[in-house]
Amino acid sequence: MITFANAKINIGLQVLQRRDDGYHDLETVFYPVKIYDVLEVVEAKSVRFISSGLLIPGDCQDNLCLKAYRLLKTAYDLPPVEIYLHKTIPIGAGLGGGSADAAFLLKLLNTMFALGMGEAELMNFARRLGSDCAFFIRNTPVLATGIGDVFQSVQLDLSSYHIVLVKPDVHISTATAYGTVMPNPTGRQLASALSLPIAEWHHAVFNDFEAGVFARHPGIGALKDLLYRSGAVYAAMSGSGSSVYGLFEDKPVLSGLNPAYEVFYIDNSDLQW
Ligand SMILES: C[C@@](CO)(OP(=O)(O)O)[C@H](O)COP(=O)(O)OP(=O)(O)OC[C@H]1O[C@@H](n2ccc(N)nc2=O)[C@H](O)[C@@H]1O
Ligand SMILES: Nc1ncnc2c1ncn2[C@@H]1O[C@H](COP(=O)(O)OP(=O)(O)O)[C@@H](O)[C@H]1O
Repeated sequence: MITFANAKINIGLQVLQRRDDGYHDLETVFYPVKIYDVLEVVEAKSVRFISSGLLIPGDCQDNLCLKAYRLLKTAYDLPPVEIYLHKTIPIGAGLGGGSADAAFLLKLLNTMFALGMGEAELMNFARRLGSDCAFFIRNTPVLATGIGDVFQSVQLDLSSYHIVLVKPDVHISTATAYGTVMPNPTGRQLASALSLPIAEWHHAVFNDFEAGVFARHPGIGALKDLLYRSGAVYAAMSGSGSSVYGLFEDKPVLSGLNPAYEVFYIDNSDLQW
């Protein structure tokens, strides 16, 4: 069975406070975008994980796909499987690719082996694999709170915008980004800021990771400026970085872009939920 795991972008991200367990409470909007990894699972004699496409750092035995399979196997009698992952979603880019793979694999195994899990149970497994993993179970735009795993639906439709996403040649570790961010417990009222016209988000919708990341990687801040100069109505870094997206009314021509950067012109207009 095959499934396609999509990425997300964050629209606004406020880090409110560091908790006793070391994690941070936050407020952000997760918005699905059409950049996909391909996942295939087939029954086999023994469990194997095989990946192609982008090289995934770390030991493949630690891949979130295998973690998702093993976690589910603690509760359900799953046969051995081979998991094939074709990796396209940029890694260490704030696009949630690893979490997306894990969540879509849980959904695939649920369907393939008729496990009968509902959304709530799938989300509970997903939460144990990554803070933003549960979002990909329902995969609809949400305002997320808690550690990124408590959701409220939002009426946000960006289908009329061209979303241009640029991935600099920088890998950012989420844990390192959280280690250097300055929490602000009062927040900045993300939900009400998002109700403003998008042309006003520039002054109202902020990603708290940007300051620290732009200080360490000035090229990423310069990239956001370039997107605005190219006509973006709104531009921001996604999550803990390093990718930066712009919302455009017309498809832009980006000039002066570092050739080492990867550009995605995303047609999100027909994304259904
Ligand atoms: C920052 C965000 C914003 O959407 O995404 P990315 O930019 O990485 O995609 C998420 O909070 C990333 O979620 P996720 O990638 O699932 O993080 P996890 O694997 O659970 O945690 C990685 C590390 O990040 C830190 N962490 C994560 C989430 C959170 N709310 N507080 C934290 O402090 C912890 O140090 C943890 O060890
Ligand atoms: N299926 C997977 N895809 C990508 N990264 C994975 C996967 N499984 C485990 N990882 C590990 O998770 C790290 C963060 O990956 P990713 O989800 O792309 O980052 P981000 O948190 O920026 O969205 C990678 O560096 C890699 O070591």
